[in-house]
Amino acid sequence: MKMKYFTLRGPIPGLSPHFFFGNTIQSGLVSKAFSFHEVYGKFKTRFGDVFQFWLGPWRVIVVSNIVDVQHIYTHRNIYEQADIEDLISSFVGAKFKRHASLTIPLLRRNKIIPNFDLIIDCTDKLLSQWRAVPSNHIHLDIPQQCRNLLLLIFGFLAFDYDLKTLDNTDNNELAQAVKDFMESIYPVFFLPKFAAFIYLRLSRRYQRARTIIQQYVYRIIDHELIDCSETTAERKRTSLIASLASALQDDEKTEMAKSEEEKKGLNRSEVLHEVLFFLLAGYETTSTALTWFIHLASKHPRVQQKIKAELLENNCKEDLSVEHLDSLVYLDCVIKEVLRFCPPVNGSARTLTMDDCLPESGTQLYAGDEVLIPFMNLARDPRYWSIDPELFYPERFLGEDKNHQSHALIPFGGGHRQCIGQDLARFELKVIIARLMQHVTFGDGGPEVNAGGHLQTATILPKHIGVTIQFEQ
Ligand code: HEM
Repeated sequence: MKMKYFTLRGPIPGLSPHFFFGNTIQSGLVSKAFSFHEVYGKFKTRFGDVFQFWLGPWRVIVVSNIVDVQHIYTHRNIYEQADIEDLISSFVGAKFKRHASLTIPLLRRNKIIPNFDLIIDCTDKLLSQWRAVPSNHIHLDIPQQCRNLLLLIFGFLAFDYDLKTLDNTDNNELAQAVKDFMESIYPVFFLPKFAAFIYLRLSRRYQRARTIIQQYVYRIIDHELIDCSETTAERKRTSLIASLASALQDDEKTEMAKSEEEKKGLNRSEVLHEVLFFLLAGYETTSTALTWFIHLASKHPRVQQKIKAELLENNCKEDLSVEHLDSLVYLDCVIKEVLRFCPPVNGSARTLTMDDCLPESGTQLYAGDEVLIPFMNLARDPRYWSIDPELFYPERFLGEDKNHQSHALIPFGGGHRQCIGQDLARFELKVIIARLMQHVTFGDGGPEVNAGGHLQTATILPKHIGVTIQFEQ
C-alpha cells in the first residue's frame, strides 16, 4: 500500500516513488550504479526541464532551465537556503548574516594569497612521494592521494596544524578523526532530517570523531587566547581558527542570552561549527576537482602540453610566484572546464518561503517546497553552449563560449548563498596544478583502469581512474 506522502504530487512530472526510498532505488543511486549528475540528466531527457525527484522521503523539484534558475537565485526573499545543513549548524536568516559577516572576510583574496608557499610546500611533498615510484606504475589511488594533499593544506589553513597526511603514518589522531567525520556524515544526505538526526546521535564513529575535533579546536582556541598579541596578529593573517577565535565574545553567557539581532561575535561551539562546516564544504570538494583534473589531463595530453607551454612562456619552468599565476590564462580555462565538465557537487537546494510561479516553465510552487538546481544539466545543455558541451575543451572559454550564459556554469552555486570558499578553491587548484605541471605528465593507464564514469560519494568522483606519472627529465 502506498502512503499519500510518497506519491507524486501535483502536475509536475516525475517517477512514482517507492515507500521511504523515493526514487533512489529506481534510479540506481542506492546501488551506486549512477551518480546524481547521471540520474538528473536521464530524468531531464524523460520528463523535461522541471520534474520532481524523491530523495528518499524528501521531495525536490528539479529545475534545469536558465531563466527559472536565474529567477530562483535572484529572489532570495522567496528562495531561502534549504536547511539540510541544520544538522551540523543552522545558517539561515539573521544568524546567517552574523556568521557570514565574520567568515566571508576570512576567505577573501588578501587572506588567501599568503598561503601560496604553504600550498607549494604541500604539493612538493606529494611530488616527492610520486618520485619514489617507478614511472610505469599505474596509480589507482589518485582520489585518496588528492584527499591527503587537500587535507594536509586544510589542516594548516584551519588549525595551523600538521595533519601529516602525506607522511605515511596512520597514527595522527586529528587526521583520522577528520576522515571519520567526513565518511560517517555521508548517509545524512540521503536521509530525512529526523532519521539523519537519530543516525548522527547513534553513530559512534561520528560522535567520536566530532569529540576529538572538538577537543582539538577548543584547545587551539585556548592557546590563541593566551598567546601574545604579536604572534596572534601574525597567525590571524592565515589561520582560520585564529581569526575565528578573535571573534569570541568575552562573556559568552551574556552573549548567548541576547537576541540574534543583538549578537555580534561567536561562541565556542559556533567556532567549532564553522570549522566543521568548512571541512565538510571545502576539503573534499576541492580534492575531487583535482582528481577530475588528473583524470581528464591523462586523457588529453594536448591540454597538458598547452599548460606546460604557457608555464614556459611565462618563465615558470621551475620558479612559480603569485605574480606568475595571473598570467596563466589557459590554466584558468582548464580549471573552469574541469568544473564544468564534472562539477564536484550535484546541485544546490532552496526552500520556498512563500508561493511562487517560475517564469519560464510556468511551474506553480508552494511555500515549503524544495527546489534543486542540477549543475550538470545546465553545464551540458547544448542550448547554452556554442561548442558541443559533451567535449572537454578548455579553449571554449577563449573563443565561442567566452561569453556563455553565467548560470550555465555554476559549480559553486548561485545567488546570496553561493560558495564562500570559491576563491580559495580556485587559488588552491591553480597553484597545485601549475606546480604539478612543472614537474610531471599524467599518462592514461589504459581503457580498463582509467575508464572514468561517476562514483557518487559526498561529491562525484571519477569511478575508474588509473594514471601513470612521468617526471620531466
Ligand atoms: C572546488 C571546490 C568547491 C566546490 C565545487 C564548492 C561548491 C559549493 C556549493 C555548490 C555550495 C552551495 C552553494 C549554493 O547553495 O548555491 C557551497 C557552499 C559553501 N562552500 Fe563551497 N565549494 C568548494 C570549495 C569550498 C571551500 C574551499 C570552502 C571553504 C573552506 C567552501 C566553503 C563553503 C561554505 C561555507 C558554503 C556555504 C555557504 C552558505 O551556506 O551560504 N567551499 N560550495
